[in-house]
Amino acid sequence: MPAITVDELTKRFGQTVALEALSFQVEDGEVFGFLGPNGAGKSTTINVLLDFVRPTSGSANVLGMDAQRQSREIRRRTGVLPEGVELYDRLTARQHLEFVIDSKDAADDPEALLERVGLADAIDRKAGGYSKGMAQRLMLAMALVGEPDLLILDEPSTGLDPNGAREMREIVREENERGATVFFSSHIMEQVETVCDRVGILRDGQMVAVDSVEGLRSSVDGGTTLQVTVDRIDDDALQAVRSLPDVTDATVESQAPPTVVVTVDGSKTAVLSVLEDRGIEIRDFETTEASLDDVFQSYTTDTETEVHAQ
Ligand SMILES: Nc1ncnc2c1ncn2[C@@H]1O[C@H](COP(=O)(O)OP(=O)(O)OP(=O)(O)O)[C@@H](O)[C@H]1O
Repeated sequence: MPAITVDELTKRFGQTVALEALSFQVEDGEVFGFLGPNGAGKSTTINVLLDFVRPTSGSANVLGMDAQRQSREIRRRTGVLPEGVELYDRLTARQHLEFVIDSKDAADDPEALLERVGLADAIDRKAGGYSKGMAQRLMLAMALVGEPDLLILDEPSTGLDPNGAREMREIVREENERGATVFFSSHIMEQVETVCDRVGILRDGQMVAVDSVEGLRSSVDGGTTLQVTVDRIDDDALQAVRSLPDVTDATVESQAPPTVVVTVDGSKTAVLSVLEDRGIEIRDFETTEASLDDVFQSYTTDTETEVHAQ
């Protein structure tokens, strides 16, 4: 049974269409990265899953339960790190956690939870004085209460420095190893690369791609660039490279020594063989994968909108 099933979900806020017949599934036990630019509809989707927002049409099912009719039971078995929710300034981290532990009938030790998120030192300090990163760590600890079956994390790395973001990924991995399904949103592709089994890219309320990071990379035109430094190059050899089935482009970029830049989606050795067959000496070669930014951009910007997005 999938952990999350979203079926033809549409949500309008007045004239704004936040979600448009959105459908996708998150399998039980997977780490799913929910990606999209600002305003794509990520938070709206999460809010529907937790019944904070009612859909205009369509349905969502979480842990085998209907998101609207069984929201109480869903929330009991789910750990949530919401976006933009404020802590209570006058309560300490311990008090925040005790509140969640009580409401979930859990038996966690607040100190152990704060130890995990790197906030044990601040256990008895009031949250009003916390930095953004500290607040985010406390909210993550609150999401971990009661060993939830599903973790829903909305932009979990907000406010965290690179170390904090790495620790966050580590916790996601640990929770997944314990057996939890993790669904988290981000608008930064790099953050999902190392932890996600699959990534869904949302754009204007619709899913435009769902795949592994590797799959997404290879689906983007010009997945890999091969730079070959040779002793010499001629038009005949260049044409032979261009006519290989996996090659989409080949150009000579520098002359001393000549460097051939080849955009290739399949076998790189075929490129090298074609050159060698013509008696050309290969002095060096290097491959560059499409950056994750390229992948994200190719799914979330049009040629027309690219200009505005710069
Ligand atoms: N309560 C609301 N009232 C009116 N419009 C809303 C409301 N909530 C969201 N929207 C609109 O719905 C669209 C999707 O917003 P949403 O917050 O779900 O996007 P997001 O992908 O989470 O963006 P971000 O990365 O900026 O958090 C946006 O156009 C937003 O302005």
